[in-house]
Amino acid sequence: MRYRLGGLAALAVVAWMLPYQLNSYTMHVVNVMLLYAILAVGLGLAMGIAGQINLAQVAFFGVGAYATAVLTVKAGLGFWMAALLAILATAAVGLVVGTPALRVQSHYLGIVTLGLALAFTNWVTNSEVAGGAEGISGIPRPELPGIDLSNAYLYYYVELALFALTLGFGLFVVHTSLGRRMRAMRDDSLAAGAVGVEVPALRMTAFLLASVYGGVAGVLYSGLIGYVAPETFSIANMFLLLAMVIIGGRQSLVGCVVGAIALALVREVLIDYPTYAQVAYGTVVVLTVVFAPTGLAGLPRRLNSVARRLGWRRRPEQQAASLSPFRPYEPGPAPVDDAAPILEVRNLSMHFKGVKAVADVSILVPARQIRGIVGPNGSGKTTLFNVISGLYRPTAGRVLLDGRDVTAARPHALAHAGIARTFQNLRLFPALTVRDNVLVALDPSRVRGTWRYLLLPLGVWRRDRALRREADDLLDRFGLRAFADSQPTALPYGTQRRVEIARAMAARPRLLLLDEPAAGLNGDEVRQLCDIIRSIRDAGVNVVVIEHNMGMVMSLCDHVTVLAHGAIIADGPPDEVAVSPEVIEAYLGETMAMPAPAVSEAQR
Ligand SMILES: Nc1ncnc2c1ncn2[C@@H]1O[C@H](COP(=O)(O)OP(=O)(O)OP(=O)(O)O)[C@@H](O)[C@H]1O
Repeated sequence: MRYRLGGLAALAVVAWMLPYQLNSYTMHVVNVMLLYAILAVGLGLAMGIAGQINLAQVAFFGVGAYATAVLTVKAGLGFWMAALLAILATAAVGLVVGTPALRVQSHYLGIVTLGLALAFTNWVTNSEVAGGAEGISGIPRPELPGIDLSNAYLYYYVELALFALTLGFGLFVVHTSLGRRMRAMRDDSLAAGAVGVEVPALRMTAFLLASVYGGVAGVLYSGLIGYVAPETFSIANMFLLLAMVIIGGRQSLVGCVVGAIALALVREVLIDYPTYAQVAYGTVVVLTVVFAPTGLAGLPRRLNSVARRLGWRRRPEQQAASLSPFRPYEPGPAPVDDAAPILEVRNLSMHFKGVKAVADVSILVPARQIRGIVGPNGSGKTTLFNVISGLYRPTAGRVLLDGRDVTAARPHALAHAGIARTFQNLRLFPALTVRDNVLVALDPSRVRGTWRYLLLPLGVWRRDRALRREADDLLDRFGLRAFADSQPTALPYGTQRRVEIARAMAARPRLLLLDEPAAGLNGDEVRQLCDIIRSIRDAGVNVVVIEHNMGMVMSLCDHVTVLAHGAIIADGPPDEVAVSPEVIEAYLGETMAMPAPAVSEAQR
């Protein structure tokens, strides 16, 4: 931390002293470079952090620049008033561009945003109000009392201040709740939705943020150059911007800035060879994507790991972190009405074209119950979970939680209503640490509260620190504290399974759906898992568990529902179900048989 602050202070001094060393042409180049850096940070937020393909950044830039030009030159407004309106206009365009993000997936968004970028250049080239191919000249230089901003040296300081502000804000977003939710969405939007991240609205927010950065850069550009023309906002420049972000390292905002500065310099050197320049950018982008996907920002870490592999550097002394015992939850108060179902599934069917994955299934799960769902492969168990947790809209039937109809609600809405789940094939966020995985679920922030980032940043920061403490407490309970800063993919399989349950519990659910939680665990790990599930039930959370490990089902579950071909063939206490002729027949030919209960009723 101390080194970082020292480095930052040194950079600030260099940036402050820069004008003293440069001639006016070079100063102009630096000013343009800063504009690209602001644009790249905005693009990095949308693409690198939130994972949304955004080829409209150059159009946002253009809207900011043209709106300033039209409002000052044609409408006669003062520069700063025009600047404010221009940024608002760009934000409005950002919201419009982000609207498809409410419905379509990221790769289609690439096409939508590319269309917008092309449409923008087309429109300004042909529109009278935008000055056609000649553009608009005579944009007044902005004025500040006592400071002559027509001087490139002084303009630099205005740009530098805005660059520092926009980069600082971007870093603040990345390292707090909003950025964490965006990174989770980028890594696995389905799992993010299941822990309560409002994926569609968050996607839109990413576009809104990118557009505001584009607007700020556009305003500064028109103030700097005093003239706007369509070629500045061409698709070739969009690809240059994209190259900056990819080469610099799209998952790091500082990397985006480094990429912007590096490519702006290369662009200056190759200014007389535009064709070669395009080929060179393309080649370097391809090489970066293939050989250094984390870009220049990830280079030190890669070089370090290569040096370690070659034995040039010693590996840091690693403390062998180990899984600690789970600390049981305090038992919750007894349920008020034992008979009232927490979950009710009524005549539910889910068909995929000809396949009846779930056929007219009805289930009642009363309070304080561990319900087992078993059945041969392909009997519809996971599909049932996917419908309950909102991933699929059922063909027919209803799902009620605490008596409230929640059929086909969005996954994030169901997570907020109290349904949490784990996945058959672990879906942890791979690029987030274990602590951040838990934090995403623990965090009650909503997209509509994003205004706090502008008006109450200190409050956001404090709240984040409190959440971190809560996350560490939860990791402690699950015996995972030693892994808080590890990437989940680096952990043993059994530990990852436990992290996923901890993440689901972080969402404070009423109902926990566990999809094959014992898959891949050894005997000891299965026993620990059973203790964890019992403690969760005793704390007042209802658990529905899909499992193939019949020994575990028999000893753990209070009640078992057996599915075959999408329909219920048996339902009752484990020992009754185990001897049901329908169940024995359904399992004939399966590798597993239904063993007798391993523990007595008293142990449950
Ligand atoms: N998205 C989908 N599209 C088409 N068919 C699907 C889809 N999801 C599931 N199915 C089909 O629905 C049926 C039930 O699948 P499901 O995964 O729910 O079974 P399962 O009981 O969970 O199986 P397993 O124990 O192997 O996980 C299968 O025939 C499967 O091929």
